[in-house]
Amino acid sequence: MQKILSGIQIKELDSNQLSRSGQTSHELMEAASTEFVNWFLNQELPIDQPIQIAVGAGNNGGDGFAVARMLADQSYSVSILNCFKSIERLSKDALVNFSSLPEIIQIHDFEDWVFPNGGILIDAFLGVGLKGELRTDAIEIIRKLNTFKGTVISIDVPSGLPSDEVVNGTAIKADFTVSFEFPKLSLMYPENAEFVGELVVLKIGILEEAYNNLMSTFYYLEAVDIRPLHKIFSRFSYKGDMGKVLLVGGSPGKMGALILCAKSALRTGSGLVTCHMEDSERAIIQTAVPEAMSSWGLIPNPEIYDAVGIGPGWGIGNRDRLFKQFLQDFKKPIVIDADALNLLARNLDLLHLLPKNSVLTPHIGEFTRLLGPAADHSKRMEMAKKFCMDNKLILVLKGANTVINLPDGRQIFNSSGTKYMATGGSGDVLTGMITSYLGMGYSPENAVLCGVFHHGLAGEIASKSKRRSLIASDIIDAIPETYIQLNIS
Ligand SMILES: NC(=O)C1=CN([C@@H]2O[C@H](COP(=O)(O)OP(=O)(O)OC[C@H]3O[C@@H](n4cnc5c(N)ncnc54)[C@H](O)[C@@H]3O)[C@@H](O)[C@H]2O)[C@@H](O)CC1
Ligand SMILES: Nc1ncnc2c1ncn2[C@@H]1O[C@H](COP(=O)(O)OP(=O)(O)O)[C@@H](O)[C@H]1O
Ligand SMILES: [K+]
Repeated sequence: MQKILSGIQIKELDSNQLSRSGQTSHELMEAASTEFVNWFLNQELPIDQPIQIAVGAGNNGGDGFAVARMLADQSYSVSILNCFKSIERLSKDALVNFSSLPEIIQIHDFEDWVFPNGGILIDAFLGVGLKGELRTDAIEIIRKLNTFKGTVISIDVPSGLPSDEVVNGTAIKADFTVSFEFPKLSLMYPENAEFVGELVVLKIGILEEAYNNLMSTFYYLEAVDIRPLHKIFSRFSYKGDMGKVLLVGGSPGKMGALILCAKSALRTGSGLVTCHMEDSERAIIQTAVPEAMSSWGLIPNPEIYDAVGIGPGWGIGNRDRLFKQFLQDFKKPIVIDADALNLLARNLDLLHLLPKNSVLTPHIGEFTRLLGPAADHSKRMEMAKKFCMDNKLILVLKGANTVINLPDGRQIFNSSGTKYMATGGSGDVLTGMITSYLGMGYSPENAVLCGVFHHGLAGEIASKSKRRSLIASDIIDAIPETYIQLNIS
């Protein structure tokens, strides 16, 4: 899985890469700029759009000069906005690329900047080399760049945004951030969303060995990581091999949550799904999900199930006793969502009853109820890490780039998903998927990694035709396509 390194570690990564690959630093910069330009050309933007490239003195600026040359070679109309004051300040490789600029590219000094009404601004002012608080001259430059009215594309990070922290002061407000090799930590924080815009991550050929001695507890989950985690079932597979799962939830007025959860578990691959709900509601499940079985009253023998998901639409009135009884009787890892999280939040003594490696799936509101408020997302992640390590649990902190917190302290950001999944019921679909993988005998860690990734991918697939019309059922309908795209039988 791709490690996410800090800004400081990136210097070391670069030098490891150069010593192991035999590349020069200029060749590495050329590789990054080429990947950026290939991505840019794939956007098929009209060739007559003016492109302005704001360029700083460091290697981020060096990328900007190289991109300017490459785009001019493709007949784009490119000009440079000088944010670097004097040529003496340019880094070694920035100077090489500055010297290779074709004459056709004009360079404008700060005082002469006049933005066209539209077009494209490529932001290559400051990258991961930013240190400490922004200097006042840099703040002035960023403020002026932020008055640009067209499309803004930041190289590596929006200038002014520290690589590993929540924004401090100001930064470029990008429409797209195209980051190299892995998303910098700051690009993952919701507080920074208005600066980052759409996130694109491009590989620039860093060797795996270059990461070897660089420690990090942060990772980025991508499609390539998923296939090896899946179990392969044989042609003799029986429905029992595909897992018997129990889903506990639903209440009058909230049966939809349980229906979505059950359909999602079935589509993910579960062999047998049983829904447990109040007696009065059972006809609803049997009509809406004929493939599922129903159970009501006490849960007589939970141990017959391979996995259990509990909470979607359950309500919290009169549930404490059943919940406690259930936690005492069921010894395998459980998926705890929605109202089961709320029950846990109001009685933290129940935590010690949770089987090791159980999975909690809170959104930020549920997280706050459970563990208290946090000053920002980075602090929230510290709380999540400690909670999982202390209690030997897995916590899936949902949102854009959902964070999977593991009991060993690793924190894994998901790369799949789309803003269009911010719609009622998408979380219930996720609970069904994770429970389904647990039921198929996946380890809790693999069940969560597969559940979270496939859920996001299904959302992306559904959003292609649905955009803001996407509803949770569309995510379920797209689950089969995720198996086709990832070539999983
Ligand atoms: N492995 C990678 O990911 C690669 C990264 N490259 C690029 O190199 C960049 C990093 O380059 P550098 O380390 O030279 O650093 P940057 O170019 O990101 O930053 C250095 C510049 O920032 C200015 N600066 C620093 N702190 C400041 C502050 N508080 N206020 C105002 N200005 C400040 C410095 O004066 C200097 O001009 C990456 O972001 C990326 O764009 C590529 O060129 C090559 C490969
Ligand atoms: N902006 C977003 N980008 C990516 N995924 C998102 C976004 N907003 C929500 N999601 C995903 O949708 C799901 C929403 O879950 P939740 O908040 O529990 O919704 P509900 O309670 O309505 O089911 C989570 O898996 C979350 O990661
Ligand atoms: K930048």
